[in-house]
Amino acid sequence: MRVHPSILSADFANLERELGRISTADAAHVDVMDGHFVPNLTLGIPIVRRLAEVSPIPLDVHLMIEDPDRWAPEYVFEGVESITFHHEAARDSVALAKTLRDAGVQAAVALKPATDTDALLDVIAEFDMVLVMTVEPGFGGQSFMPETLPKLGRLRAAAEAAGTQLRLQVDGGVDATTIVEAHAAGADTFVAGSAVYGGDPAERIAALRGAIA
Ligand SMILES: O=C(CO)[C@@H](O)[C@H](O)COP(=O)(O)O
Repeated sequence: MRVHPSILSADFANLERELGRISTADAAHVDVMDGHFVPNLTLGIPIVRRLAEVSPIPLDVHLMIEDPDRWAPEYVFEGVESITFHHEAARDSVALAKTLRDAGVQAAVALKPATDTDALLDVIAEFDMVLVMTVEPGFGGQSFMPETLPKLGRLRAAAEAAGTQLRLQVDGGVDATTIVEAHAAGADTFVAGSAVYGGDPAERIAALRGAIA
């Protein structure tokens, strides 16, 4: 299992220091929001480039943007481990995933709570990871939506049938309680913002790991 703290809940005036506080995590989750795909605006290409240079752990970049087919390849930097784009926003998710893989990063596709898995099941081998959003994307601190969890089983079954390795990530409202539900439903990669930065990050990361050990 992997824990990816979301720096959306960090101090944006001190991001290098905030990355240092989560150095025991597996990757740092970086939420890129464009004010169009979601009603919030965060950061973009030049800041992600610098974060990748200074981060002690790899970056997991989550693009909540329109036209990811155009913009996602611009986020490929050394230190960026994976790039996640939204299936709802992409013109061609399979083609974009291939472009990202060819560029040397893991390709991941995200599903909003109301988006079903149907379109992905037959092409699951084209992705390294699927992100099942457990809140409406846009803001930290929302409540976990357990009704999204059955998607994880369908995705896992499709990956097994295709004989491919697939990471299943959940994001939104993940804490030491809800992580147990998400893990039982099949998730292996957990994004947590307020649950990590709401206390001592190293202790909170250890508590999340301990909850499902
Ligand atoms: O992508 C998002 C929100 O759209 C997340 O990554 C949040 O940052 C998660 O925050 P918490 O729900 O864990 O506080």
